[in-house]
Amino acid sequence: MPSQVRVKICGLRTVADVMAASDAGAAYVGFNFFPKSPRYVSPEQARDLAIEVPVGIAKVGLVVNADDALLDRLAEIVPLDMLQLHGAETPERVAQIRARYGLPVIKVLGISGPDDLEAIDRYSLVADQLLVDAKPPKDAVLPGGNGVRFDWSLLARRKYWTKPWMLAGGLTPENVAQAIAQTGAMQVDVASGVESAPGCKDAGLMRAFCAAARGA
Ligand SMILES: O=C(O)c1ccccc1NCC(=O)[C@H](O)[C@H](O)COP(=O)(O)O
Repeated sequence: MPSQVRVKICGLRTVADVMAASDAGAAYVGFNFFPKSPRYVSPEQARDLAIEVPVGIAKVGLVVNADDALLDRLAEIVPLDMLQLHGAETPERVAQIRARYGLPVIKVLGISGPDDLEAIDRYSLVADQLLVDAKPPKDAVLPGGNGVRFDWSLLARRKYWTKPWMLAGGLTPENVAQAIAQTGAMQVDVASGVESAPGCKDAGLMRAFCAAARGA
């Protein structure tokens, strides 16, 4: 297990975002391929951003219920290190994507109550990592990136995870240390909590977030 908390910053759209995330100490950067997102980048834009990412930082492609056509296109032109599945992908689909593209897969699980925790065991069998996020509000357009947190005490009693996992959902520079202390997370993921406006990353907030997470 890493001695320091690792940070994933999701939804980078510019080279300046990539540089700022890297300078802040992010371990992962995420490119969002969900067209309705304010953080969306095309495969061509992501390719141009990906080549600017320093060696050692993992480049994650975020997709929502993607078909093979999109995934084939990403595999063809974007040098990604991991795929993040942020939709209703079944365990079978996760296994299929993992096998077809030969990339480690992060499966996102939405949590709003104790009943949602069962999925952690089911998806641990097929995914390389899990990302435990808040469920989107009922009327939300986006399945993630809503700045909503869930009840962290739901995870507090879970001591044994068979796969690496990340905590996400409404994390900010102000609350990330408390979230880590309460859940024991060694990896955290953030999108809207380090933005000055939807889709606009803020270098100072990224720095503050990474510093707070590492100091936790
Ligand atoms: O960020 C988006 O716009 C988005 C759109 C569609 C699916 C997922 C999306 N974001 C996923 C993330 O990885 C976020 O970091 C995670 O949901 C937490 O978001 P936030 O609460 O804004 O930090």
